[in-house]
Amino acid sequence: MSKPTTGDFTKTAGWLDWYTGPAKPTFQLPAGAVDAHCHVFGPGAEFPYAPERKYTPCDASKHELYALRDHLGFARNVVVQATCHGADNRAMIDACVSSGGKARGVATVRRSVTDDELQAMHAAGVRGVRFNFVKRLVDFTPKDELLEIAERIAKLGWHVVIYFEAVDLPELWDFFTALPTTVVVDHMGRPDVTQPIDGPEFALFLKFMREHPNVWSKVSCPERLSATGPKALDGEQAAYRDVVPFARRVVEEFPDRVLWGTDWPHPNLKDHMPDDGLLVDFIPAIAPTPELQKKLLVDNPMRLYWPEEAQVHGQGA
Ligand SMILES: O=C(O)/C=C(\CC(=O)C(=O)O)C(=O)O
Repeated sequence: MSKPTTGDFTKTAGWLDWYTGPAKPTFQLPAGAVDAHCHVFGPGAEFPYAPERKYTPCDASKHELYALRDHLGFARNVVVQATCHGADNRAMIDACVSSGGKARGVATVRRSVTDDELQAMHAAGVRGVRFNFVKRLVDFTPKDELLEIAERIAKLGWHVVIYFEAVDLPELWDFFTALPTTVVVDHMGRPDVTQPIDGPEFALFLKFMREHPNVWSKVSCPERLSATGPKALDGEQAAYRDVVPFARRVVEEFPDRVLWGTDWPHPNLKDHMPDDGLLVDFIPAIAPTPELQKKLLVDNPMRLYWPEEAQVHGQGA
């Protein structure tokens, strides 16, 4: 892969660019596997970064994303709108449209979005909206605005993706449990993996999923959650061991409501940039059987993002 560029934008100080020579995974992904959480950044010269952004990344184009998809052995992608593009979804939509049906999208929209715009997004492949509560990434949006958006997109059969830090779950609980759609949590609600897996913080997250069958979780981002590593670099086959019990617990208890994604191009990592091939090799540690792997990587994302095809193959809800 070519070296990342930045166009006319100046990257945030200390920005780590995505890893250019990923290994071929040792773990062979099941046929039809979906990378259900990844982003495109720009390129800034074509799709400028939003004025309200909290970081400026290196460019990470659809071409580079789809080259990575093919290299790793994924069949499809779910492209999630990144906050550096604000509510300007053009780069994400362009990626979906040019994927030939192999990508779906998750957008960020404001209350001012029109029904025609939502319909156009649906036609392009968008199937959800993301509500972000991570304070370093976004300014506060009033909950009544978000609820209004959720009610509108529910009519299209879309879902809501939520991104928050574990400490904020108690405060957000009432809002999340009032959402009228399927709700997908990014990265298990970012648990502090230095705390015990049976401690109160993760117990609350498991309760959230247990009591609310409409809540799903991405068991992604060990590279973001890990405190002790080892890092997915230099051929490491046992990366991020401290995250494994958390993700495995979620996969084993809720096998029909979990998704996995690379999170390429890994925005805002401060410590290291993982080798995406080795990240794929992390999957069997959290989904140890072929049955769990197929649910996590094929059946669940297909049911959520390509239900028309999932039904054809007998996976309908
Ligand atoms: O890739 C992720 O999910 C995580 C992000 C960035 C992000 O979500 C965004 O910019 O929209 C993060 O924690 O910095």
